[in-house]
Amino acid sequence: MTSTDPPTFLSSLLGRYKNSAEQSRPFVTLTFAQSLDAKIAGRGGKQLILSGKESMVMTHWMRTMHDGILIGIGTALNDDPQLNARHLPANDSVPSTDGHNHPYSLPRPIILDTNLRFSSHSKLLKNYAEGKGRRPWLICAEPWDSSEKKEWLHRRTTLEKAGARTIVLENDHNTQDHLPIPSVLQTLHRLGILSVMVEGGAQIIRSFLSQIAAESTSSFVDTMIITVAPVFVGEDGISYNTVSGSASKMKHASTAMFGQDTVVGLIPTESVA
Ligand SMILES: NC(=O)C1=CN([C@@H]2O[C@H](COP(=O)(O)OP(=O)(O)OC[C@H]3O[C@@H](n4cnc5c(N)ncnc54)[C@H](O)[C@@H]3O)[C@@H](O)[C@H]2O)C=CC1
Ligand SMILES: Nc1nc(O)c(N)c(N[C@@H]2O[C@H](COP(=O)(O)O)[C@@H](O)[C@H]2O)n1
Repeated sequence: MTSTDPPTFLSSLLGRYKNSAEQSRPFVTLTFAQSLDAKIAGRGGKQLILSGKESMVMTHWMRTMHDGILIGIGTALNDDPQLNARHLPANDSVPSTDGHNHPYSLPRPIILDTNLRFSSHSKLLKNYAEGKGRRPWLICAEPWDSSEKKEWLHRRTTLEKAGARTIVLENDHNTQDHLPIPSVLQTLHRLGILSVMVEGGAQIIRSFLSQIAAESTSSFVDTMIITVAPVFVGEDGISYNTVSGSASKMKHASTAMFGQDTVVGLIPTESVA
């Protein structure tokens, strides 16, 4: 193995992703970094860099191994992320595989943004405009209250002019502003996303854990990859909170150390290890 290959830890776990064209949803990897006390952010949602250098590089490899990378609008507004692979080693000998000016295959940024709150000044849109990243997709739903429609349409036009693609889903208004995960995944699959890395934040992680808990088997998450950094954040930090019923649906597959971080891989309980 050379430094221009993904870590074996990832290729062993994600090498199972084949033939998603034969199913109705993409392969799903749920992944995030947490502290020893299970926090993913600091007080008031302050972004924390929990991953050390080595595990951050691992995460960037993981990004190149998926068609899409999905986050919630809370993370998009709070962190203004780039969701690219800039921590990977420069490798001029590897040509770009997707027509952009970089040597690695970048995932499509996908934001669950029910009410179209995304910023037209985001780094994701700037990178896209400069040919340094893929066009971000915003998954949204029309407002239930017709008095909000005009303003929503205005935001939609502004974001599309800034370069975003908006994808409108039917909304289930009993679940506040949460888009239904099964139809999000079906829609992505129909649009050619055959594998998706779900990176957070707290509400998104919880929605996927709830989805796991609701099914008789884990039919919505194929792999969980959790980076555990050896630090305590304290009780002010933000947690995703575990969802009862989800734990028994996933089992340990492998663990690896990246620098000082422990990275744990889980697969559905019914999978063959
Ligand atoms: N340590 C880590 O690996 C990561 C940490 N974070 C942290 O997480 C925090 C952001 O988390 P949150 O505020 O919870 O925002 P979030 O990123 O989970 O987004 C939640 C929003 O997404 C929208 N949404 C649409 N459909 C949804 C669904 N089915 N389920 C849940 N949300 C849905 C809703 O508008 C909701 O308010 C930030 O502090 C960020 O730094 C975020 C990603 C990774
Ligand atoms: N792997 C990982 N480790 C951490 O310590 C983190 N805080 C995160 N956060 C996620 O990465 C996004 C930032 O991405 P860019 O550096 O801008 O590419 C952030 O929004 C979270 O999704 N991840």
